[in-house]
Amino acid sequence: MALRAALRKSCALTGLFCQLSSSRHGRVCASPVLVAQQRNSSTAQNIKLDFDQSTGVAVMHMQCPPVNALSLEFLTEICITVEKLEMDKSCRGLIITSSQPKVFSAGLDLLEMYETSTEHRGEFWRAVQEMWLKLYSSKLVTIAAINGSSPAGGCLMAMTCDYRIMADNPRYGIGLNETQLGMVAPFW
Ligand SMILES: CCCCC/C=C\CCCC/C=C/C(=O)SCCNC(=O)CCNC(=O)[C@H](O)C(C)(C)COP(=O)(O)OP(=O)(O)OC[C@H]1O[C@@H](n2cnc3c(N)ncnc32)[C@H](O)[C@@H]1OP(=O)(O)O
Repeated sequence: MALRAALRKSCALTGLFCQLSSSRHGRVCASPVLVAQQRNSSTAQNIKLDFDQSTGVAVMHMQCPPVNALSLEFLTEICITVEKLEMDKSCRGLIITSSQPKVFSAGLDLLEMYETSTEHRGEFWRAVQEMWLKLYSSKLVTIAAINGSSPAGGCLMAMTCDYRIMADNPRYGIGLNETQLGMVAPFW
């Protein structure tokens, strides 16, 4: 299968990332109302958000099993979370990391593009664009704490952050590999 033939990487979390997910931070739940209504999405459940008001730093843990594939629903949740943080004047910075073992994000959810309607794919690609534009243009200081493999759309997500820190493990891969799947990113 194409998925299995693509990148296969593995490794463990570093102390840094364990620190990032420390439970001492107060938890904030993102409300998915606005975009969810526009896109008919369900409630945010693939993101755990820790926001430490004393530092103004939020940590977004992606927990969309098994590999944080960026589906329409998950992209929507990410956008809503960033929007909500931007509206909070006490929030200055955002760290994005993964709760899934060995993988930061497997990139775009390939099932969103397989035997789906043209209309659905249009909505999906608009959500992709919205995600990276939102991160790239965010007024928050954004950091991708890359604690696992991060191919294609995962790499895109990391690239649109202001800073990237990647766990030092040779089994982790990152890069724009989507052309290996015969995929050319559309014009924005
Ligand atoms: C700032 C400038 C902007 C300019 C724009 C420039 C470029 C934009 C590029 C945007 C285009 C992006 C396209 C994509 O992202 S296409 C997706 C590409 N992704 C991949 O090729 C990754 C494929 N997956 C893997 O390599 C591996 O799964 C792994 C992530 C390394 C994890 O490996 P491992 O831990 O061994 O897990 P498995 O391979 O066993 O996978 C577990 C289950 O997850 C399913 N899976 C994996 N990846 C995806 C995916 N992308 N979408 C949907 N599902 C995925 C896999 O099938 C397994 O499912 P199963 O257990 O049911 O079999």
